[in-house]
Amino acid sequence: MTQIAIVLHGPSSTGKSSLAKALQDSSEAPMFHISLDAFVEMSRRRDMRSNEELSQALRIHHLNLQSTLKRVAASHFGIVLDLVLRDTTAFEECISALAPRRTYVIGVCCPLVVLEERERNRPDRGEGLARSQFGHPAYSRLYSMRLDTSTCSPEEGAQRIRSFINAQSQ
Ligand SMILES: Nc1ncnc2c1ncn2[C@@H]1O[C@H](COP(=O)(O)OP(=O)(O)OP(=O)(O)O)[C@@H](O)[C@H]1O
Repeated sequence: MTQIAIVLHGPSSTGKSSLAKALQDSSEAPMFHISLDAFVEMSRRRDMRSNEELSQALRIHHLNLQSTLKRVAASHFGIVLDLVLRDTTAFEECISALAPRRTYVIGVCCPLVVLEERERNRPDRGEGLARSQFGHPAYSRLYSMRLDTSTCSPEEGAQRIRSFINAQSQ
């Protein structure tokens, strides 16, 4: 799958990373899985000495993400972008960085009770994160497609996304 970009958008623990890996596994051509998390991990929130310093670090992470998106978008590699972002401006900046690719934005969702169960089983996420993000207006945007991951495995979800994209491109 080349010259398109798939954006997975939704709250924590909805299964975006799992879907991204399943999309990579089932792709004929190599795909880059790009996530803001990979950039955010370059600095540590607890080291920041003021809100201003924290904002500055976050801005650097966003700019790094955008330049990476532009670089990969200019290549022949497939792209699956995994985003929790609730800030509309930052979200739109990411979509713009993917131009001129045809971009499919998939709303990844799940009932809160399932999210909280998944969160409890994760060592890498603090309890309450999914609840704090769940129902945010940013996740009510108009999507190319919505996927409820409580209804499918990551592999089935990846297959549904592929079928949707194939149907759109015919
Ligand atoms: N379709 C699914 N069915 C059952 N469990 C799932 C499914 N998708 C993901 N999970 C489980 O839910 C947890 C969170 O999944 P994942 O890391 O993919 O979510 P995420 O949306 O990328 O989270 P975050 O935004 O916090 O990085 C993992 O333990 C994963 O195994």
